[in-house]
Amino acid sequence: MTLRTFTFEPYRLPFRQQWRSAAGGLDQREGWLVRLEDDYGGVGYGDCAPLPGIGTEPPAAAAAALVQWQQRFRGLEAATALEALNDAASFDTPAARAGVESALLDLLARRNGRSLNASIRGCDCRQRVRVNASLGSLGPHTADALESALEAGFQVLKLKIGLAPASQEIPLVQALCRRLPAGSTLRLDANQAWQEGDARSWLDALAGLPIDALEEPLAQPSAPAWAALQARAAFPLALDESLADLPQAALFDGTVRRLILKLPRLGGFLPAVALAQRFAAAGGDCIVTSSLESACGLLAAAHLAAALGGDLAHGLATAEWLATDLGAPPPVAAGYLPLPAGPGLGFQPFATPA
Ligand SMILES: O=C(O)CCC(=O)C1=CC=C[C@@H](O)[C@@H]1C(=O)O
Ligand SMILES: [Mg+2]
Repeated sequence: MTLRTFTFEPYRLPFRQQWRSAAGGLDQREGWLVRLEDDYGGVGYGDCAPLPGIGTEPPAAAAAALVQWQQRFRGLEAATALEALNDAASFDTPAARAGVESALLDLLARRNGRSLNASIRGCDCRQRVRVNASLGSLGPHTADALESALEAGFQVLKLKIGLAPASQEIPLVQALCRRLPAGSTLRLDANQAWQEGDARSWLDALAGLPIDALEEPLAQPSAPAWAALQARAAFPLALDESLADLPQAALFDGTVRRLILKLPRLGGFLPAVALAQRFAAAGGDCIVTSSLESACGLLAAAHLAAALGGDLAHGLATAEWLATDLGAPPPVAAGYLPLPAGPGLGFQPFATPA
């Protein structure tokens, strides 16, 4: 069974409202829907969703890589094509690699009648994964959004901070913490907003509060600065977009306690699983988050979270932010995202984008 067609359709999905973080604002998400078909009519889908701000290649480089894979895969068996992705150069364009790998894994898993995560060796294969609410950036409406998320059953609520001076934001965060019922926590993401002194002040102000974790506190992270900050906090500091800025050793010597996994940055499902297993063996924990991409990419991220097992909340409740989508996103209920029951990724494109 060889690959017969390889297409990639550009998409542009506007957000319902601007996605704001200390790294800037996003009004829409763009990428390509990769579709593979073999000569027996088997299909597979993947989302190529570059976003340089999260550590991927620029869109033009992703598009060029897709053209290359398209030529290279013609007439290849899917399993052989998957092996070709082991080429080190494929990681120069990780978002393209992630989209193509997803389409191949989807096609192969569907062929075997197995769910994508279940086709991974050593997988814990959860039927559902716990997710955090993505409340967006801290502002005057956050208290209402927090109440709605709690009513909907979320226990971990993620907020973007670092968009305004600490003197404004810290009292707001402290007030939100006072509204949280027992067992609920805030997950904060500063997206590299701070110098070391600002980060220290924040951690001191957060001491004793129900904080799940803090992502990306430092504008210029280094291993010693990260270790010193972590020593100040009872909760984990999480490494996300600055993954490439810290030496690899810091990942495996206990300096970093939590790692955020985003498929377009890591090059796809298989490299993400390998990294997560190594990181977990070194005592750290991993959270999978969406990259605010289409339902196709979100499903791939959900399968990754399911494959990792555990009961931490993952950042996958982002479909609501998009005004339109390429297919039905996985539903979220009572703070959980159930994995699609059928084989493969479980993605079915709408005939025309909704
Ligand atoms: O983790 C979540 O709940 C949602 C995903 C999310 O927060 C992000 C996705 C993409 C870009 C970023 O602004 C942001 C992040 O930094 O984690
Ligand atoms: Mg983050």
